[in-house]
Amino acid sequence: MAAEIINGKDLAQELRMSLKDEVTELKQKGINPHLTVVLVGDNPASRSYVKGKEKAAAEVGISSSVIELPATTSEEELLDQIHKLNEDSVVNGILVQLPLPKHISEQKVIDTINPNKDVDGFHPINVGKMMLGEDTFLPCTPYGIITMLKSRNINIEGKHAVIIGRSNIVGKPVGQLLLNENATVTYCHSRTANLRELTSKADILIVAIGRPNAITADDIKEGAVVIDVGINRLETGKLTGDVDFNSAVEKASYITPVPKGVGPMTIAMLLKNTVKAAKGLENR
Ligand SMILES: NC(=O)C1=CN([C@@H]2O[C@H](COP(=O)(O)OP(=O)(O)OC[C@H]3O[C@@H](n4cnc5c(N)ncnc54)[C@H](OP(=O)(O)O)[C@@H]3O)[C@@H](O)[C@H]2O)C=CC1
Ligand SMILES: Nc1nc(=O)c2c([nH]1)NC[C@@H]1CN(c3ccc(C(=O)N[C@@H](CCC(=O)O)C(=O)O)cc3)C=[N+]21
Repeated sequence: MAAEIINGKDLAQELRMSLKDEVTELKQKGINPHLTVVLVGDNPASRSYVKGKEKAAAEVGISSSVIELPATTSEEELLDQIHKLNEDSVVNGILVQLPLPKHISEQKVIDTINPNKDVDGFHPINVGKMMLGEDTFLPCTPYGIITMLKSRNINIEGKHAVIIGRSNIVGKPVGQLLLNENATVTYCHSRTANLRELTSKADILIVAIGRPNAITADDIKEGAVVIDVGINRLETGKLTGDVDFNSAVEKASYITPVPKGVGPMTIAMLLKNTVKAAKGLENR
């Protein structure tokens, strides 16, 4: 039987509607959530994501601004800009769009963001808190994935989750969040021997590689839950994931499509984190 498709676009829309109500209430208390996105250079993909983020923020009543800096911006100039945003009381959330130009250290930039405004959840303090299971900003893509699983009441506890990819923004944190939910977690990457042997044991398979159709029905177990994080722009201009959807959909129990899967959920969770950041001020 074909898998149930988890539509991230629809789920993200529902989340935005409930966030909108929450933002309306906050505004009545004089709290106006604001997100600032910093974009360095003119990568067309980055520009398109940033547009998506602005549109989604506007829809829920979150004001946003985009600071566009030329590709030639020095690391020092970027760090100065971040210090300014850290001190600006209007700004609740700061997102520095990645990747950054090669001459800028991404880690140095992330380390400079005030952890209380780090709506990406990338700051070492927030990564540490996530690891300890403490309340913090969860990284948006992993948080979106967990939310998708929970939306279908998919049981995580005791399940074998296999993650392909070990980046700091997707692979590592999604494994940690699944571990926090009592899954048994296996991480795979480019040096993994016998990848198929591992993926075919997965109850929950998370694919975050960045290569179109890298995973097919032959790699997955009958009835597996398959989450496709990949975003690949083909020469035709079409977007596609890392999973061969047409074959995998016949074997999986649940599957996420690309587009309309994890991507829109990432943005919804960013908005959720921005509201959380704004609410934090209430308690000070
Ligand atoms: N939907 C969304 O919201 C988001 C989507 N993405 C997309 O997800 C994908 C992954 O992103 P990101 O984590 O940043 O990517 P990275 O390029 O940082 O990481 C890719 C990972 O895949 C591993 N890998 C590469 N080739 C293979 C292979 N043949 N077999 C097994 N593992 C392999 C790499 O291993 P190694 O570490 O050994 O090099 C690495 O760990 C991209 O398509 C990206 O566009 C990213 C962020 C958000
Ligand atoms: N600091 C930082 N934080 C990020 O969260 C971050 C980042 N940098 N750099 C790049 C990646 C990638 N990413 C996506 C977000 C939304 C979609 C998305 O909404 N995709 C739509 C399609 C949009 C389209 O058609 O172009 C979909 O999958 O349906 C995709 C990818 C966030 N990232």
